[in-house]
Amino acid sequence: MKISVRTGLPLCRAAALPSRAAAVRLMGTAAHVSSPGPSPPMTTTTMPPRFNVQVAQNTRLRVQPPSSPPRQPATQPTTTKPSPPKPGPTMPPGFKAEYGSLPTFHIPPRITGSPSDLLLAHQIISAFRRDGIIQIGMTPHQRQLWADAQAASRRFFAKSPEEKAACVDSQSYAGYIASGEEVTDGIADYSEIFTITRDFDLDDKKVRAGWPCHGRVPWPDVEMREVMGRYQGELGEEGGGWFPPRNATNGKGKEGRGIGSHTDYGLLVISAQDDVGGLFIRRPSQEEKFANWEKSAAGLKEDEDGWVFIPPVEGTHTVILGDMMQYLTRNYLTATPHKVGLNTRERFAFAYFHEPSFQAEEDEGVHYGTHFTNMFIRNYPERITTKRLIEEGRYKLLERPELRTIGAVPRVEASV
Ligand SMILES: O=C(O)CCC(=O)C(=O)O
Ligand SMILES: [Fe+2]
Repeated sequence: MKISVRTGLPLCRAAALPSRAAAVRLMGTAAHVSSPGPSPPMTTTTMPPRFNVQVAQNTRLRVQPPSSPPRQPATQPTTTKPSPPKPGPTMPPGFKAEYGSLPTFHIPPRITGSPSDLLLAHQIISAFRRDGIIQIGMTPHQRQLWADAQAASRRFFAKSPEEKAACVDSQSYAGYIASGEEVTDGIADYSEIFTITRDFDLDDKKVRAGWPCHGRVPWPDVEMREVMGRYQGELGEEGGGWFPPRNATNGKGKEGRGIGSHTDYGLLVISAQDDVGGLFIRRPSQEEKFANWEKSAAGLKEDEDGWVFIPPVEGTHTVILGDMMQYLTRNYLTATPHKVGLNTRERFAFAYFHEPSFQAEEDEGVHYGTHFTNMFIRNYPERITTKRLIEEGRYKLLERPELRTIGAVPRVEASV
């Protein structure tokens, strides 16, 4: 199975680029995850505008630097023990949550469908059903990519407000999102974000036809484009974010809140965070039923009990599930509600979104481009992109057959 990737989050939805490699591996894993039962779906072909990486493209880029330690034998699916929970200081103040402790999975460099791969896939599926999140070890090369991306992200977020504000595009949702601009469940978030989506030329025919969410990436400078570009062959697109310390916000949002409770829209989200800490998730629960593509799950249980703090573990990515994974597996795997709290220090994080094609449509079901567009309109109601989309009547293009050309991905009755 192939999966299209979207890069969703802002390239700078924080500052860290997830390493592409991780995504690559993950894609392999994802493919597997589906294989144990009826095969899960996702055909890809054309990627959605903002997500556009295919497994094959990523695979070619796997290169281990000479300093790499020996690889894990592919025959041995491995997890390492839960990392010992660090003492509480990384949890933002003022939040009530359990302190999470996750095992770290090590994904083999090649996924071939061997018995050990299937075992690993089952272990990962079980972990998602139990915890709603998994942790995956980075390779040394991925650590380097992450360090480079972090550095680029810090440089970008240190620019003047004017310079950052210039990085917007009226046709894509790529670029800078100021603190207080993103809205979750009607309340402003304090995060600053840079989103990277697929970078379309203005003379691309989809852009000229006015397809929603299709446009340029408004790069701040050549250097940023170059650093992020190095990832593009490997990971796809992604986003990074910056979160101010809780005592240094601009007063536009809710105290201590970096991003309100929400689920992400696609299949998988691969994230990397620095050592500050801020991410909280909810485990899958029979009692908490939601379907974000039908009715907004934003704000879900934000102030209630039941949150798990995910402490940063150096050298790892975390992976959570998105709306379309829940939709396609008919709730066997559910989208992971999560939120970000502001800590006593500024925090940088990256998220990479692995998503269906913009043009993917389930028979009489969800059209991904429409879900995607709806989510951006909801989260960025005041952005120039939203205003232009509405004023120019672009939304109704989503109905057209040429925006729905990626065949139905059958939903899976899971039987793993
Ligand atoms: O900062 C994080 O760890 C997660 C960010 C997030 O949830 C998002 O960008 O959608
Ligand atoms: Fe998210």
